[in-house]
Amino acid sequence: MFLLLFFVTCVVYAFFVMAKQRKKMKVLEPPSLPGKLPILGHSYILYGDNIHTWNVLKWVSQEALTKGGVITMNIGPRLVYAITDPDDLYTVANSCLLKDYFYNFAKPWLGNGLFSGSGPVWRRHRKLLNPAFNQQVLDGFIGVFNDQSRRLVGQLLVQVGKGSFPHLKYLSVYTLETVFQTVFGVNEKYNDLIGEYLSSIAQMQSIFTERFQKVWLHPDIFYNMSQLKATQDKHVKFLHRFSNMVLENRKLQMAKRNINNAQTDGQNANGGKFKPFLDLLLELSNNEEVITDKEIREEVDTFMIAGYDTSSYVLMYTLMAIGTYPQVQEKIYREIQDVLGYSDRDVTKHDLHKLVYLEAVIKETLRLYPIAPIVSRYADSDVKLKNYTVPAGCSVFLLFWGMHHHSIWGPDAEQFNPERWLDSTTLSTNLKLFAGFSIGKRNCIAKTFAMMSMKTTITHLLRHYKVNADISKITLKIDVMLQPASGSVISLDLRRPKNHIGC
Ligand code: HEM
Repeated sequence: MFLLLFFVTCVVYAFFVMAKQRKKMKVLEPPSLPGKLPILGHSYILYGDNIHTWNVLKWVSQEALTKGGVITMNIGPRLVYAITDPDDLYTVANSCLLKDYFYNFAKPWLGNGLFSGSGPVWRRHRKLLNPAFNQQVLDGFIGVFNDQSRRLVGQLLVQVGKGSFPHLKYLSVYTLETVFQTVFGVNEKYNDLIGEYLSSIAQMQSIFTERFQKVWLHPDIFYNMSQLKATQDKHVKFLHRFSNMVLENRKLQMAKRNINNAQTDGQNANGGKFKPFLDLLLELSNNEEVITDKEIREEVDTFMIAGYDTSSYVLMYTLMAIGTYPQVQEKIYREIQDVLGYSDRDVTKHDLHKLVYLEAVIKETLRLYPIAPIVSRYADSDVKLKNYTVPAGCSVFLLFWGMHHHSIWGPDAEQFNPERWLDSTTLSTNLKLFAGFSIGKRNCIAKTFAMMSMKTTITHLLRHYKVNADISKITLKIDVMLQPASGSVISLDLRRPKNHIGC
């Protein structure tokens, strides 16, 4: 009975949506992805494990690349435009500001936070939050980045000379603590809950990916009856309890400081002051009442997930790339010596500007290993591309991995070549083709924050350690983000005597 009901609902829904979309399609249609079936379209290709999802994504990207940069596919009744053409991607990224319906899967947890929110709420929040990421605020975080990097160097000491080890677990804790301090102004107090917190975030990512793969779970009506939803509810409850606790504690601290007429700023280990991002939000809610407690909680949840996993994966891939190419590693080391000398002093904002080769290496890693190889938008009105028009009501897949392999990158597009970011003749084209932090108006709000923090960390690490790795051994999967399925290990040798390392 359930299956029959499901089947009838799908057929009727498919019929209506397809009829509506066909009516709107212009005469010139992009080529369709091969393998389309009646009713199901291409939904069946999504079914499989997370490694399969990654392979499908690469295949769809390659199809789009070889067929002129735009193809269509059908996920059940939905018509999806899948794009790798850089100009068309740019057009879509700036004209379609609504996230696609897949992002609704995250709403029970993240609500209308910046990542999953759309429309006027997103616009208002982005405007409110942009100042929290201006250069002056970010410069205040450098002390935290330095302290945290030193801690990481100290923690990794036990692995020196012991052969390969999975470095992600060190990087995850490091980035989580960094986000906790800079974004929420909190530190060790939650240590007993961190394990459960990280595990719940990982479970939530797996749940979203599984729902995406199983197209019959896309409609809420069926999903709400599933075991997966019950598991999701359990994790969402814990995650909300946790973020509410962070929020309430920070409010209490602010209130106490206000009573004592003290500064509300956070303090890093060297006594340097910085203003955690959450404080800015709480001040806005107190002074101007422009953001509600619920909205702040949604942004707290959003910044946790958007901030911590992303940076740890990018650091993980970058260290592996550095370890794979010894000449690249030596060039970064020489640059660090040129800018900071042999000393172990803190990295300053002026140093960060000068570490151009290191930045090129991070960008090149993100080009080949973009943690968001695809993002998805909803066209709420017709969008004119170079050769086609995306009709209103369609989904659009922005295939960033595909764009990063476009032939405009040149004959060495498949190679790891950080030098391409230093070549002034190709730099402006490269920047236009680079979507490591997404592109257009909904790009990453914290891209400068992330770059500053990662450059500081790698500088500290490479001053003390030589990294060895083989990135060709890594296998990948999609679990919301591009993640390693296996083979993500490095080994470390000391560059400097042990007693030069302070924890
Ligand atoms: C290396 C680290 C990072 C990378 C590669 C990265 C990448 C991205 C990408 C690709 C998007 C677009 C997602 C989409 O449209 O589906 C995005 C959005 C976003 N990122 Fe990042 N991110 C990083 C670090 C961070 C950090 C540290 C934070 C916060 C502290 C952050 C906060 C956000 C937010 C709030 C959005 C949503 C922006 C909007 O739609 O207005 N990200 N990021």
